[in-house]
Amino acid sequence: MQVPTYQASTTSDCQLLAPNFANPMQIFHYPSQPEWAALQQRAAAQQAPDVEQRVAQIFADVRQRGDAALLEYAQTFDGADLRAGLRVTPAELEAAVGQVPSALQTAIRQAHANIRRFHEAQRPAEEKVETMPGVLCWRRAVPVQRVGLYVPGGTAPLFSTLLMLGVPARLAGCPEVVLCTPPRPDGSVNPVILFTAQLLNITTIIKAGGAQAVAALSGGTESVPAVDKIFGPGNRYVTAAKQLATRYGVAIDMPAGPSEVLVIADESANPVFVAADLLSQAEHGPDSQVILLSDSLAVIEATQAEVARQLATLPRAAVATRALDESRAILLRTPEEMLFFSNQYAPEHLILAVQNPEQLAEGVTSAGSVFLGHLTPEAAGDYASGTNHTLPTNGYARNYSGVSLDSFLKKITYQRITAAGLQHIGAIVETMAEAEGLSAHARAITLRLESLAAG
Ligand SMILES: NC(=O)c1ccc[n+]([C@@H]2O[C@H](COP(=O)([O-])OP(=O)(O)OC[C@H]3O[C@@H](n4cnc5c(N)ncnc54)[C@H](O)[C@@H]3O)[C@@H](O)[C@H]2O)c1
Ligand SMILES: N[C@H](CO)Cc1c[nH]c[nH+]1
Ligand SMILES: [Zn+2]
Repeated sequence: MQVPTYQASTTSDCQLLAPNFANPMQIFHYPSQPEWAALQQRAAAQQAPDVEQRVAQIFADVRQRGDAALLEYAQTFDGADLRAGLRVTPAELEAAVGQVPSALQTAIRQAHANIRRFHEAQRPAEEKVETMPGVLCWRRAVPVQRVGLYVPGGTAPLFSTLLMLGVPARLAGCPEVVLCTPPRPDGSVNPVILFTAQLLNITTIIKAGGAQAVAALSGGTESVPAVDKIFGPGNRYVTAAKQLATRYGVAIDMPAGPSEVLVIADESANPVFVAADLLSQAEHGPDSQVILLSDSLAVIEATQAEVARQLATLPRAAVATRALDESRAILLRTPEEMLFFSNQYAPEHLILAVQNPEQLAEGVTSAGSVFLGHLTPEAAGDYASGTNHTLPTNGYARNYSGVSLDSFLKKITYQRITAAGLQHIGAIVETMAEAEGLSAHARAITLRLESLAAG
């Protein structure tokens, strides 16, 4: 399928039904294109201006006061007294294994194997290219030397995120890996995170979360080693802090903030599955965003009823309901129109719950990760299918990819030119350098050619 150049109608018969518990999502009927921009806005909380200000204060404080600031923020935000130490001790690490049920250990090991397999296949080939006779160019992939992995733990201990970051870091061969994750109120780190760290042979583990963890990784403190690149998702404080870190010469993977999913559902979709997929992202946090697009009002209404039904028994219903407040179900006219809307919105996850998902998938130009068909829930990619779940949010899928093996590698280019090669390429460089008015460049060639001529 060609990338659609669809133009939506500019006239509207858009209606908004007010949400209530029975109708947890707002439903919009055939919005006109001028109305789309408002429907494509992310949750208001994500744009809150005070977040950047607060994060800048925390950042400056940690960079100035180091560990002392980290201890205070752990007390304030996580309710943890870490005066005994910010680092996880070898004894804490060792004790963790015994606290993880064996069925969970087996599941994590299988997920680890799948993620490893998918990421191993991403290893770039090293190919030497002779661009002209005697002019040899090649690229070598070198691991980023010091990497910081952020594993969220504010409302859920995302040990799956550690797999998503640790596996490619290890495959890339990064020599120094530092893990930061928020402590629990008793000052410990969730044992499943520690078990997963052991599986990945990660031993530098810092009990720090939020913007303060990112600030510490960006410049180092007494207990936290500084790193070259910071990876990992997080809430809006973590995401804003990562963006701030780039001002201090530290690279980041991408802005990977509050989770999002957009589902395109046609009349073949199962509303029970669609509702479950929408709720699986809504339960991440109050500022998560879920969007349903359908060309079938019946599917939208049945999904709406299903969301309400499933919400009633969801342990994190309070969180999910807040996310649903800013979520939308939108009735559009055709598959092309839905795809066009989705490409503009650029969701972190895109589920194609349609009859012919392969065909629609070919037209996707902006999305972090795409899930095809009725039996491919996004939850599979979140945990275990093999793809990475650290993905761009907030529209950044327009210009960023998710985490991959590549994220942990730098490519250094090399070249070697023989005498014959210099004779082939010399005049070209001399001509171009003189035309740019850079005679020293030309001379670097000329002097060598003269030396070769003199034997
Ligand atoms: N995009 C992705 O790839 C992806 C993947 C997994 C998870 N996520 C998202 O990660 C997020 C995890 O969020 P979380 O909150 O559970 O954990 P988190 O670890 O990201 O954040 C917890 C920390 O936030 C800080 N914090 C909380 N309130 C604060 C405040 N008022 N001021 C300053 N700092 C504050 C605290 O330091 C706390 O330790 C969710 O939004 C989830 O959707 C995204
Ligand atoms: N859906 C999240 C990415 O937005 C990843 C995740 C971790 N655990 C469960 N889900
Ligand atoms: Zn998820």
